[in-house]
Amino acid sequence: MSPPPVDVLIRRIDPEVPLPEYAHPGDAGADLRTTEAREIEPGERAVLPTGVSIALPEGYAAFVHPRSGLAARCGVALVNAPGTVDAGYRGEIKVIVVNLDPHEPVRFERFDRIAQLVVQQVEKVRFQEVAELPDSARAEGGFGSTGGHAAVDGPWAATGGNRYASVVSDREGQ
Ligand SMILES: O=c1ccn([C@H]2C[C@H](O)[C@@H](COP(=O)(O)OP(=O)(O)OP(=O)(O)O)O2)c(=O)[nH]1
Ligand SMILES: [Mg+2]
Repeated sequence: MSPPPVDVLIRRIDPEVPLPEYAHPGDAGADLRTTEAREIEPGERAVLPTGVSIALPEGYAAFVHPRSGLAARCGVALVNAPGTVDAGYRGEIKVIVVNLDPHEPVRFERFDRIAQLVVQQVEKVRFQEVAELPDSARAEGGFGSTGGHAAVDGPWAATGGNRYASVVSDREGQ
C-alpha cells in the first residue's frame, strides 16, 4: 500500500487553470499547465506562467521537470532543469522553457501541459569545514573519468570544447 499523500496548499492565480494532476496513480510528477498561449521560435527561451502558487511543508521542495514527450517530439527543454521551488516560495511557479529545435517554432495553447512538478523531502545539512576529506574509491575522478566520453582534461578540452573531438577521443584507446 502506498503511504498517504502529503497535503500541499495551492492557490490559483488564474481562476480557470486546472490544478496540477498526476496522470496515473504511480506517477512521480504532477503536470503543470501554462496560462499563456505563446509561440516560441527555434533557439528562443520563455518564462511561462503556470497560474498557481504553493506552500510546501517545511523540509520539502518541489522540482520542475521537463516532459519527455515535449522534448522528444518538439525539442522543448527546461533551461534550468530541474527548477527548484523552495518551501518558502509563495510566488507563481514559472517554467523556463527553451525551444531546441533548429527549424520549427513550437506553439503552446492556454492550459497546455508544459512541465511536471515533483515534490520531494530534502535534507538540510550543516557544512563542516575540514582540512582534508576522507578517502574514497572515486577520489577526484569525474567528468568522464570512467570512459564513454572524453574526460575534460583529455583532447576534448584542448579543442576548447569542440564537439567533434569528444566521442572519437574515447574510441582511440580501444
Ligand atoms: O523553474 C523554476 C525555478 C524557480 N522558481 C521559483 C521558485 C524558487 O523558490 C524561486 C527561486 O529559484 P532559484 O533559487 O532557482 O533562483 P535564483 O536565481 O537563485 O533566485 P533567488 O535569488 O530568488 O533565489 O523561483 C520557479 O518558479 N520555477
Ligand atoms: Mg536561489
